[in-house]
Amino acid sequence: MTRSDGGGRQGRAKALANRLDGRPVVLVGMMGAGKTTVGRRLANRLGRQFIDSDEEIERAAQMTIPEIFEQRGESEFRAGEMRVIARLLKEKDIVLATGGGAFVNLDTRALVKAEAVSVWLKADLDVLFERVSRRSNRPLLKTADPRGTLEKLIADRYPIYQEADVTVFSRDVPQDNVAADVIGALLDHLKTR
Ligand SMILES: Nc1ncnc2c1ncn2[C@@H]1O[C@H](COP(=O)(O)OP(=O)(O)OP(=O)(O)O)[C@@H](O)[C@H]1O
Ligand SMILES: O=C(O)C1=C[C@@H](O)[C@@H](O)[C@H](O)C1
Ligand SMILES: [Mg+2]
Repeated sequence: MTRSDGGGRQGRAKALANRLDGRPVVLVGMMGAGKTTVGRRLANRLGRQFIDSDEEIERAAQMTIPEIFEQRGESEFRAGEMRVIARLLKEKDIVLATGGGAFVNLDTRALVKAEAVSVWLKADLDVLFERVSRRSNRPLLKTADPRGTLEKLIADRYPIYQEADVTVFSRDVPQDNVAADVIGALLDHLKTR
């Protein structure tokens, strides 16, 4: 990276941090889209705290997400997820990565829209499937045909994720580049408001 690239990126991050004025940035999208990994880099650039709602839920429940699904069921998980996100959105200056289903829940979505600026990290089926196949910690994909299940979730959820304030493609390029794209998209969005 050249010196001027670095200066430009830093300048954009600073401009965005000012423009956001404390408002949380919330990343939404499918499992494997890169919300956690890109979110950490984004927070770093903006000088903000990074929080992952899945990790907060596990901490609050003292259980892993697969255990919560197994022992309490998905609807209880969703209710807990909304409570945790409502609590986290009271914080200023955060980047919050949400679980893949959080924004799909009507109440959680309304909360995010009211309190934060939202970013949909979008990726196609092949990219997502390759990424989620690296780990087996996604209870919703424990089916006979995980690829088919992912495809169905994409069909159901993409029209909803589209309601986020901005959409950024989470391609197989370095995660820092995706974070830079998020900064660019948010600056454009906030300029036109
Ligand atoms: N731009 C990228 N290029 C290559 N690999 C990536 C990229 N972004 C994310 N990944 C990889 O994809 C996997 C999933 O990423 P990550 O855990 O950030 O997704 P997530 O959206 O937080 O998923 P979940 O909703 O399940 O928490 C990780 O192994 C991560 O390193
Ligand atoms: O897409 C989903 O519904 C989920 C994604 C994960 O982040 C976890 O929140 C959980 O496994 C459910
Ligand atoms: Mg994650």
